[in-house]
Amino acid sequence: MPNKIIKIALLDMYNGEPNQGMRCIIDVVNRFSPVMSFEIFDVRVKCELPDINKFDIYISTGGPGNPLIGDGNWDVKYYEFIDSLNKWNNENAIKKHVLFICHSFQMACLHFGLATVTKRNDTSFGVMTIHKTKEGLVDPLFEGLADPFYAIDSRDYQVVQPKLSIFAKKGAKIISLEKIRDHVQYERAIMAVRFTDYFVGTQFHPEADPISFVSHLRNKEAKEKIRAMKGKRKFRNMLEDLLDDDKIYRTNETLIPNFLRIAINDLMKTKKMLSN
Ligand SMILES: NC(=O)CC[C@H](N)C(=O)O
Repeated sequence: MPNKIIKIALLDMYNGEPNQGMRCIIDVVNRFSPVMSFEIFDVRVKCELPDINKFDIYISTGGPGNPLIGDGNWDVKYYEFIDSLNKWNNENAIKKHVLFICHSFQMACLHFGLATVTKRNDTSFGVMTIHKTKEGLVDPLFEGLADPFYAIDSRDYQVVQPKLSIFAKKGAKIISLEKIRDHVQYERAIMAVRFTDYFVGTQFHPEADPISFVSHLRNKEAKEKIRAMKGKRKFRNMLEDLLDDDKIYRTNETLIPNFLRIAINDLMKTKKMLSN
């Protein structure tokens, strides 16, 4: 691997299952390729995790299944790894920046004891509106995104019942929530959390782009399933949302790039300070 300045580890949580996430994440990361390089680690199939000394930035992906259940091997190592990154940040000037997506986000919320994860009544899949909280309005991760903004959601589980005293104790913040559904009594799930200045996570998929979403729908079964779930009109509206510049395209072009830019700026600053 050429010796680029900043190294990213992609923690692949897809358990070997076909997915659009990895390709989308690689696509976004490649936009920064003059200054960074990446390597992929297969966490769930091969129990692979990176050497913490070799990587500056970590993106932990979505994945299938119940986030409460691992195999007692990869999940234990994964949680130990998260702890070692957190410990590193408490002890070192040059920080490790982590973005947790979907399945990883749910696992991180559980691990830090911030909330409960439960199974939803139905699958959430498609273009969703995401609402910033007061803290979210000023979080740099969302800079350049409207309120509400739009994102692709794809999940059966939800992060709910935040333990606000633990949030306060850890200095963590809920930065976005699900939309209010007037006709149903459900609690609004947590859609993004700032765990620390360097760890942040989203329940939705900020890496998703319209092309990969549409290509997923080329699978007839997937298409029929979601059409049946939403009804014809909502399905068509969703296809229209996908073409709108201000919706999924905007989130794809904004959120992970914000995360990477914030991380790169911080790393450049601290690395330079230490070399002076
Ligand atoms: N796309 C995902 O990462 C899904 C996360 C989790 N497996 C769920 O169903 O809620």
